[in-house]
Amino acid sequence: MSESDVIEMHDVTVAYESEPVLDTVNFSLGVGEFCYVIGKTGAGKSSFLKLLYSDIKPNHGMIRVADYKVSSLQDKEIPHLRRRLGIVFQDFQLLPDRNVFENVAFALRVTGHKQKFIKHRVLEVLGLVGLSHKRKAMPKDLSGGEQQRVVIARALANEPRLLLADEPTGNLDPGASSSIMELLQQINNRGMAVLMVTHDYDMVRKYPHRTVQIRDGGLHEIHVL
Ligand SMILES: Nc1ncnc2c1ncn2[C@@H]1O[C@H](COP(=O)(O)OP(=O)(O)OP(=O)(O)O)[C@@H](O)[C@H]1O
Repeated sequence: MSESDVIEMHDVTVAYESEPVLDTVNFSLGVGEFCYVIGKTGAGKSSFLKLLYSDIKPNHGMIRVADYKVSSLQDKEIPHLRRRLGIVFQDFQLLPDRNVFENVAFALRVTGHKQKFIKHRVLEVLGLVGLSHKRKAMPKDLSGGEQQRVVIARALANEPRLLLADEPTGNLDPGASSSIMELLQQINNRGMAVLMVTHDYDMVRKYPHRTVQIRDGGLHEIHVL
């Protein structure tokens, strides 16, 4: 592990009740690296991500994400950590009463940017995800794939070094899934690290990257054939 890693986990254990979900786990993710997290239902994939954005705390061990020592983070620092991450979940969580532009702008307003910068940056990230022409549309008038693109645009707005994605293609048909995966490759090629939980082995084969499997409380590097 080195300072250039964007994630560093050392001897991390998480137990909700008696049996640990993650038991003395070590992991690191390099700057700009792409890594899949796979595992059976209930294996602990979401718990693994939750540790990283400080939704849960480890029972033991050290976790660092970017410049934040997450394992000992004070509650008041959690919003600062989350603004440094891009977080993309399966259910899209767009604000239903705001249009596409405002959904993305919202992420920048809370960080106190000026209006001129916000307009420029929102149009830039909407261009990146191919949705400039939908900037005035309401979420309900978009397809699932388009909604997921807006979520990704919003996650990118603050230029995070790390994108955490929990089954970003889970609700999408194969065509829409592929276009989201293409977008994630493109974002990764620009230097952003991506940690992506997925059940979609076809996508892992089509877009091969480092893959870790959570199994029996441990993290195992595997090759999906
Ligand atoms: N808040 C909680 N309290 C108690 N047990 C929990 C809690 N959250 C998760 N668990 C348990 O921890 C285990 C791991 O859950 P987790 O959601 O991390 O798995 P997962 O691999 O993401 O599963 P899935 O693929 O079904 O989403 C499961 O047995 C789950 O029931």
